[in-house]
Amino acid sequence: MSSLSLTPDPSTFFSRCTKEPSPRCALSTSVAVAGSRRRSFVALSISTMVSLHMDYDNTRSSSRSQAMELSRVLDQSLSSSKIESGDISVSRSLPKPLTASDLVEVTSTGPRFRVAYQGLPGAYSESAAAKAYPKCEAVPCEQFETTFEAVERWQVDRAVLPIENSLGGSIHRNYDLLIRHKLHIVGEVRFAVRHCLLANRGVKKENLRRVLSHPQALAQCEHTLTKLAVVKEAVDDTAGAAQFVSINQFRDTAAVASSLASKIYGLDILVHDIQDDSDNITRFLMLAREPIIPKVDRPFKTSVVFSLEEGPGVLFKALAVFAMRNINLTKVLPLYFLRGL
Ligand SMILES: O=C(O)C(=O)Cc1ccccc1
Repeated sequence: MSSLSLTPDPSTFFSRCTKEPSPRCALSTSVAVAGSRRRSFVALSISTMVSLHMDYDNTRSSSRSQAMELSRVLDQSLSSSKIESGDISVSRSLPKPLTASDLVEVTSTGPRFRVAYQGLPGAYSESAAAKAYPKCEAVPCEQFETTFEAVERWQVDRAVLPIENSLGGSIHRNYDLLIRHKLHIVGEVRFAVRHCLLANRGVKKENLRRVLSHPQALAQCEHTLTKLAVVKEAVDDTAGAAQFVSINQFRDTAAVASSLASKIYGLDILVHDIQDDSDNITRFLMLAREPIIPKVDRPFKTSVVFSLEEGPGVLFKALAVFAMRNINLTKVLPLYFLRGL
């Protein structure tokens, strides 16, 4: 863990994060603090900024120059699927999610900019990837870890990762992945998540005994699901829940997922907008192999993770470095889960 020295010159701080990127400085768009036996680690989001930039065109050429043939991975990861439900028949060529074993040493060379996300087609992360990089080819991955590895091994150009929700708060597991991997935050995108209750054709709300979804989605629909008096079961992603309900033709089980997932997996929408808060925003990070070098032409947000020796007022002193320079912190997150590092 690189620690932040309390230097009087804030430019030193920024240069450490941009010119000498380390895995711990990889959070190059927000600040974080967490703890080992004798140290505490903290994540902070510094905001002299409002928005983040998304300059994938610049780095694209460098990834291309080193790129090799990717068609083997594409062939492996594309599969055709047809799902039928009642008289609804949805046919779409769905990419098969990458697993860790697909991550052989090939690099991304395709004509399209490839963006990894966790989940199946129809997951919110897929929509966030499309919002972040409108013309991209979104590449589904089974696990969050696989999205990181796909970028690190040049199989894709970027990864998009949910990090924080307006209702559910920070997704700590994904902070952990940011710290363990060597990717850099190069942008962020906010996506309004609108959950639907999906079931097979003919199934009514009264028939439901069980609802499947991603834990965040279940948490965000707590009130509606409590009223339905169903058993909630967590699965890896919302679209995976929809696919599972469809494939098994369940009559007593629904999924919480997107309206897009209802179309892809041939499910009916029993209820629209079941999230407890109508303003349900999830913040996704855009991750790349190379950091952005902040300039002065527009606002930037910087994220840093650092550790502090245990002692009275250490966090106060660290935060004073920013306060004294009028640097706005948008978020301070103690990363207690890093104690074991
Ligand atoms: O499971 C999904 O579809 C995801 O992309 C993760 C997620 C779940 C709930 C809200 C936002 C993102």
